[in-house]
Amino acid sequence: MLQVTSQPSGGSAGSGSSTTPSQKTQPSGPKVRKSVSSRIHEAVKAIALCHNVTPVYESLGAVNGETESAEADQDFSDDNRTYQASSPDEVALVRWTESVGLTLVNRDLTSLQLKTPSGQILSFLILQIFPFTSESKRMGIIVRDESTGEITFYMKGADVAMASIVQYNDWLEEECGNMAREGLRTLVVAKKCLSEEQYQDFENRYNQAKLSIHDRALKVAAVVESLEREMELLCLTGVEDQLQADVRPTLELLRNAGIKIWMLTGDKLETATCIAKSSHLVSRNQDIHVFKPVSNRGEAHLELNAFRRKHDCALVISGDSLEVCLRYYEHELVELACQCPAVVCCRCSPTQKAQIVCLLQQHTDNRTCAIGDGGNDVSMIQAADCGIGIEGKEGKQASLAADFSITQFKHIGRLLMVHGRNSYKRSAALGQFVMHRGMIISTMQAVFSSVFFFASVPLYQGFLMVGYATIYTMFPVFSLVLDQDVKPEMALLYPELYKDLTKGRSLSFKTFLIWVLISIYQGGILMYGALVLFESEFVHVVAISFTALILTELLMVALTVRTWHWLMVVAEFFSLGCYLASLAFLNEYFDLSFITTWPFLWKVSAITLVSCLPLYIIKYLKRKFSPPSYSKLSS
Ligand SMILES: Nc1ncnc2c1ncn2[C@@H]1O[C@H](COP(=O)(O)OP(=O)(O)OP(=O)(O)O)[C@@H](O)[C@H]1O
Ligand SMILES: [Mg+2]
Repeated sequence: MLQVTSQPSGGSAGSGSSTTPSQKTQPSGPKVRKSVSSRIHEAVKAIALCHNVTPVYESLGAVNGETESAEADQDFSDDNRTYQASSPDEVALVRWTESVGLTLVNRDLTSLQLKTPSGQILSFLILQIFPFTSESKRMGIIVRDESTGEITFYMKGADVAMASIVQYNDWLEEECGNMAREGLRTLVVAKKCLSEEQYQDFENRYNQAKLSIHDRALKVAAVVESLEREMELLCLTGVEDQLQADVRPTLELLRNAGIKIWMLTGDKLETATCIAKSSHLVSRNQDIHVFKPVSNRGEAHLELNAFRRKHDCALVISGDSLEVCLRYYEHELVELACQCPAVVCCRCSPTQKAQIVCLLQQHTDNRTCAIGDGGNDVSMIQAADCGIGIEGKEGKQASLAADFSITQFKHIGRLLMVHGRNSYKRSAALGQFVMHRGMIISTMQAVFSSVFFFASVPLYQGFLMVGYATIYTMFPVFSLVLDQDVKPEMALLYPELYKDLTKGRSLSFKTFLIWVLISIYQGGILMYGALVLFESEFVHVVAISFTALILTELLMVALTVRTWHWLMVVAEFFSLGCYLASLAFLNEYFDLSFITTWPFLWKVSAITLVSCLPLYIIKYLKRKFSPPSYSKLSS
């Protein structure tokens, strides 16, 4: 939620001599007061005009086709009006002007209408509009008052962008800092009255620049800049950017899960610091190192050294200083920053946000996840290994560009701790199992061939191969994606479980080698067992080894599963059922009279037991003597 908490304060601070009003004689009193009130009036009007907000009316009369006539009558009822804009700050400001009496009632491409408390409609023609960009950090609009014909250029933007544009004053920087330290997002509003000739001259140059073939953007910017000089400072606005629900516990959770959090924002340094504190990204008693603004190599070197001397200290750095440091001391800065408990980068442009993400990927082995809610976060979301977009007040741009889209920041906890964790563990288990399934049958073929002097005789032919890869083993193996080692509530309660994953123990060279060894052992046992135990006919070898192979696969799945899901049980029995049923049709490969005898049964059982039992025993011993962390929780 956004809320305008502070209001234009140009009045008192602007009239610097107001501290000693009584020294002057009485007559000047009313004059000053009048100018203050008109100044406030001007400021409110500027806020109500300089934005990109469109009021939208729930069309009550639409059913009767009366909308157009209603608009023609200028009947803008207050009840069903909502404001639409890409920036929630602007909506908050327009709501505020409504609350003090000046209501934005209508807007289209070329005009704007405001309603005064007395019900009078003020109409303005939009002559030009210069939209907000993250680079320029400001927006402007030129309007003509239809009743008086006055042309005014209004502009609002970040203090850094506006400071050099507005006329000299002694309060802007200080007031701005004060507001920002309270965590408010500040905007500076200014205006400039233009005469008809001035405007015509500007328009001609502007249109010419827009038509130029080379360097159009530069020329257009230069023409607009020519207008942005010596503007009259009207007021400073502060909008509170309230945190979403449960941001603090979520950040805490992520930190406990071993995730390092960096905050990249376009906001002012003071605002960003305040928000970092209020969200507990930086704890109250933690030291904060504010990186002083640097502009050259020497300064950057000094500042980096000053920072190096501090330990366990959060870093706050502005985009400009960051850029200078990265130019000369890229590696050092990343290394130092990675050791910090928290990093806040303020006044970052969208490209800088993406650049920081790429830097982390280049300089560390860590994975990056970028979370954002606005259009200015899109590039970093796309640069990160995993992009998460929050769909909300700033529109859908971030969420459309992201890999995952959520509606609330707090959902990140569950997304990572539960779904992320499960998905990693399951992919690891599934990947290794699929590998095991192929490897075991290859080992059997290899053993078989080598025993028979490398004759090129396939062990299993035709449907046996197809069946093995599909209906006989597919369902249990893939049902492993339903496996879960701890309950979701547990995973959320103990973020340390997630931290465990970062060691990458579920899928590493070690686990891969273990599975290779298991495959070789089991393939070997199955084949040698069948060869040792077979009697007169070769077809029996195929029948015994193949049946034992299918049983081994099913048992291995059962051995791997940590929590049984009913679908897993179904998958196991379904596969077994399919195999038993298909035996009736497999007389091409099997001797059906043999597989219904006792010798067949005990041989298959014996071989399966030898291939699986040792693994069960090892697993049991391992659980007993060095249980994994999750098993301590589930007991
Ligand atoms: N609609 C606007 N009109 C004029 N100035 C704006 C507008 N929106 C933002 N600004 C100014 O431009 C600055 C940069 O805006 P930007 O959108 O890049 O980042 P942000 O919204 O402040 O932060 P975040 O990265 O957290 O979304 C803001 O801090 C603000 O001072
Ligand atoms: Mg923003």
